[in-house]
Formats: sequence, C-alpha cells, structure tokens
Amino acid sequence: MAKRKLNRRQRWRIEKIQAEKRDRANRRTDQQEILVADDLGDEQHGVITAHFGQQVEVESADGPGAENRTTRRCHFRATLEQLVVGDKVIWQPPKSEGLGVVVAIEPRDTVLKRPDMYGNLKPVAANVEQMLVVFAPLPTPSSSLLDRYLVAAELSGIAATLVLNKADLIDDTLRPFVDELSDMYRHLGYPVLEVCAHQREGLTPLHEALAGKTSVFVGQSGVGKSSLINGVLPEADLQVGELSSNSGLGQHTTVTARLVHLPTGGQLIDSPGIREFGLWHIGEDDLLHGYRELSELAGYCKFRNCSHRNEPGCALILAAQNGDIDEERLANFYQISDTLNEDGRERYSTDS
Ligand SMILES: Nc1nc2c(ncn2[C@@H]2O[C@H](COP(=O)(O)OP(=O)(O)OP(=O)(O)O)[C@@H](O)[C@H]2O)c(=O)[nH]1
Ligand SMILES: [Zn+2]
Repeated sequence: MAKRKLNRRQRWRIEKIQAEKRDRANRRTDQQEILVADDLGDEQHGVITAHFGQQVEVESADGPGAENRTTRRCHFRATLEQLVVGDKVIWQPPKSEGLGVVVAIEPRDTVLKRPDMYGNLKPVAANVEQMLVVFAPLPTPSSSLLDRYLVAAELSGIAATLVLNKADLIDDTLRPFVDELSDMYRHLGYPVLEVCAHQREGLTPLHEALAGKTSVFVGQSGVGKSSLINGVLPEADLQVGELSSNSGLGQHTTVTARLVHLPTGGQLIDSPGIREFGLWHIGEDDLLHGYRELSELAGYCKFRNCSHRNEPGCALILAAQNGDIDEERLANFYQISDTLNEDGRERYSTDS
C-alpha cells in the first residue's frame, strides 16, 4: 500500500503523541530505578512537611528542638495511597547522594478532605489535632458559617477553638452582638479567644492554645487568618506567609500545603485548600452528629425517625422552647440541612 503523505498538522500530532509516550516511559524508568535500588539505608520515622507533585519533604527528629530536626526530599512508592502534609511515614534515606524513599504511611488519626476539580474527595492534610476557626466583627460574622466549620471539625474528630480577631474594631455598638455570639459557643464548650492581629493583642492565649498541637486556621475570607499566622510565626519561618500572600485578594492560587513549627512547640499546617475546608461529604444524619448538644438530645425524641422539624415530642424542639438549647443553633441546623442535596453532599462551601 502506498504510504500517504502526512500534512504538517498530522505530523505535529504524531510527534506530540510520541513525545508523551517517551515521557511516560522515562517516568516509569525513573520510578523503577528508585524502587529496585538496594542502596537505601535503614527505615526511619518521619512526617511529611510539604508535597511537590512527584516528591515530598520528610522531616525526621532525633529529639526535641529545632536543632534535632532534619528534612529530606523523598520519592514515594507508587503503591502508597496519596501522601499529604502531616502524614507520619516510614522512609529510607539513600546510602550516598540522592533522594530518600517513603515506603509506608502510618495510620492517620484524623484527615481533612476536600473535592478535587472533578468533585472527588481527596485528603489535604493528616493528623490535624486542632482547628482554629477565625471570625471577626468584619466581615460580619454568621453563626451558620461558624457552625459549618465546627460541624466539620466534630465529624473529623478534631478539637475546635474559635478565634475572634480584629478586637480593635469592636465598638460599643458591636460589643453586645459579638459577646452574645462568643457566649453561645463558650456554653457549648468551645474556647473563644479574642485577639487583635494588627495590634498583636491577645496573642499569648493563642500561643498557649497552639502549643504542642498540630493546628490549622480556617475561616471566611478576610477575617485575618494570614495576619494571625504571620503574627504567631517567627521571622525565619514565613513559608506559610508566602503561601497565604497568594490568597490575600481572595484568590486561592497556591495548592501546596506546608507544615511549619511554631516557637511554642506546636505545628501549623496551612494551605488555601485547608482554609476553605467545608462540609463536603456529609449526609443529614452526619450533620446532626456534628451538633454536639443536638445529637445528645436526639435519642429522646418520641419517634425514632424524627426529622426534628415539626413532630410532636421532638426533644430538640422542646429543648429550644424551654431555652435549654440555643434556638439559633437549631435554626442553623435546619438551614444547613436544607442545603444538603439528595446524595448527601453540601452544595456550598464554607467560603461562600
Ligand atoms: N482592623 C483590623 N484589621 C485586620 C486585623 N487583622 C487583619 N486585618 C485586616 O483584614 C484584612 C484581611 O486580612 P487577611 O489576613 O488577609 O485575611 P485572611 O482571612 O487571610 O483572608 P483570605 O486570604 O482571603 O482567606 C486585611 O486588610 C488585614 O489587614 C486586625 O486585627 N484588625
Ligand atoms: Zn426530634
């Protein structure tokens, strides 16, 4: 059969496909070289402190204090589930020059997830112990939005602390409103700290709350998360600041998370993806479990399948009528529940 002459466009397409094939083959060889190499040292424990596509940064510590910490770039075995910042891992250093290899992930205590661009839930951080939910007099706080973060924290098994920033803006008119809001959450057992990132006031209790734990800051855009993070981080550790400066205008362009150490001994994990953390994957039953005072009562409803909307003998409605629980929380529960679509996914992020 006579060979058909290809036009320029067709030749370009074929060259592109061949280049992609070569690229894939090179990547495979690269991986094989890493995995079959027997020039790796003993297994060590480490924590993922940053993720860069095909590589991660792993930190190991020989003892307490920054002087005992070392970080090393590593590849990871292709068979591992997706590694995220905060993951505790087993890795092997190279015997000579080069990259280490992460060979196993230790079971995660907690995991924060969010949907990727295709809507599939992907982990973004692991082993977070504390969520600092930031709010401020401006933008005007919404208890429904705060509840969303708190529910997400409860359902992830992460302790939550509320941080009221921009205390300098609380005048006599605003004071009763923010106090009422803070008291509602304090009564539920959530600590509420009042701080001012601009005047660096109230930072001592914040440092104390951060000490010895792995924390994340979450909250609506503009409440001052970047300002607070810069306030608690030492000068030398401004990587988080660099990340957050991308989102200073509300544009979350950087997706890489990073774990940094605080002078107080705690750790902070930060990324724009974590800051937008929301109720991505919950159904109505889960939602109730995220409301600590409501879920406790639900067992006392007259009907086992009570929807807690208008049934006689609903323990939640009765408690709200008697003033035993805050009506605002019940109203928020209804409102969030209404935004859950049929397959149990929240249609709106906490950033909306
Ligand atoms: N008055 C006052 N303004 C503050 C304070 N802290 C932060 N701000 C201001 O609030 C605005 C938003 O602060 P950011 O730190 O960028 O807020 P953010 O929550 O990180 O915002 P995103 O990056 O969009 O999520 C900036 O103009 C800050 O200067 C404060 O304590 N008092
Ligand atoms: Zn009920």
